[in-house]
Amino acid sequence: MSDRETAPKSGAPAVTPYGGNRPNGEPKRKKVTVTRLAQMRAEGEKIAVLTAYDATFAAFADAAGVDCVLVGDSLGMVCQGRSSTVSVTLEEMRYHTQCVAQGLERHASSALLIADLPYGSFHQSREQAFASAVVLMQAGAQMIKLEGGGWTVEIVAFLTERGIPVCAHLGLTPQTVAALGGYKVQGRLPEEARQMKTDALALEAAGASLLVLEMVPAELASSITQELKTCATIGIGAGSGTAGQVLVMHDMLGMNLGRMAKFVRNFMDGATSIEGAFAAYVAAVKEGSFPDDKQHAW
Ligand SMILES: Nc1nc(=O)c2c([nH]1)NC[C@@H]1CN(c3ccc(C(=O)N[C@@H](CCC(=O)O)C(=O)O)cc3)CN21
Ligand SMILES: CC(C)C(=O)C(=O)O
Ligand SMILES: [Mg+2]
Repeated sequence: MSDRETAPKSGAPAVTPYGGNRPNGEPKRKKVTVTRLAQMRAEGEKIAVLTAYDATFAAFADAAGVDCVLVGDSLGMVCQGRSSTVSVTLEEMRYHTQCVAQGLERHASSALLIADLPYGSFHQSREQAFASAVVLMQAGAQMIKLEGGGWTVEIVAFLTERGIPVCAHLGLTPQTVAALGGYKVQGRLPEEARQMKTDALALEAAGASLLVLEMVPAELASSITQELKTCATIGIGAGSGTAGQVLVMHDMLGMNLGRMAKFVRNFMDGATSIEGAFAAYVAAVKEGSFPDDKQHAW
């Protein structure tokens, strides 16, 4: 049995983040790297990603077996109480990235740390994007995520050529919610779907290691996943055919200040602790039972 499969079931004794000791003498998991993510994609092992914004939640997510922790600019909504992510600054992202990196460092972690480039921090030029990415890398990020289609391809190439692993993000891109007219499903029309596929292939060719697909019809997300050769897709509201899944941590713990999106499952249902809920999420992603039809109506 792999160490992944020994992750505590919901309600199992608490993991012990700080100190790095694993319960029941479990071996420490290997670090998740870009190479490991590529291997998981090739072998069909699902990639489980959760957001975190502080040290303690990041360490507990890691201890529960999450492959990547994402410091999302969703922190503007869940931490700052705003109605969009547009106001989040690079300095705020740097601060939370540092908090999460510190939590992972204290807890002999294995999860790969991804951080979002916020709105306005990469839009002016490749040089601006690189300088912003360096701020987050120096705060402890191991991969940088940025939203956008074809126009970001040259930025992705510029960053990856300089040694910064990149996660791209297509479909619903929350930073452009004003232009999209709301948090809506993307890629429904045939020409939108074609464009998304073209963008995905160009982003992979530019060196993107991961690609978040948000609020995309399941069939389109599956088809993009299969057409990509090296880049692993991470879905949110994109069905079960992607190489991995991501959720905002607060959502999967049943906490949301607004209306919960349809693609969320509350993993506190049936769990007796937060670490139990994280472990249940990891198990459900790995075995392919999350998401199911309840979470996906498009
Ligand atoms: N707490 C939280 N969870 C998220 O998943 C999340 C954030 N914040 N902030 C940044 C973006 C914004 N996201 C959102 C926000 C709202 C919907 C939403 O209301 N979805 C509706 C569908 C609406 C439609 O199809 O017209 C739903 O019922 O799922 C979806 C994604 C995803 N991201
Ligand atoms: C929802 C994920 C993909 C994200 O970008 C965020 O949390 O900011
Ligand atoms: Mg984001």
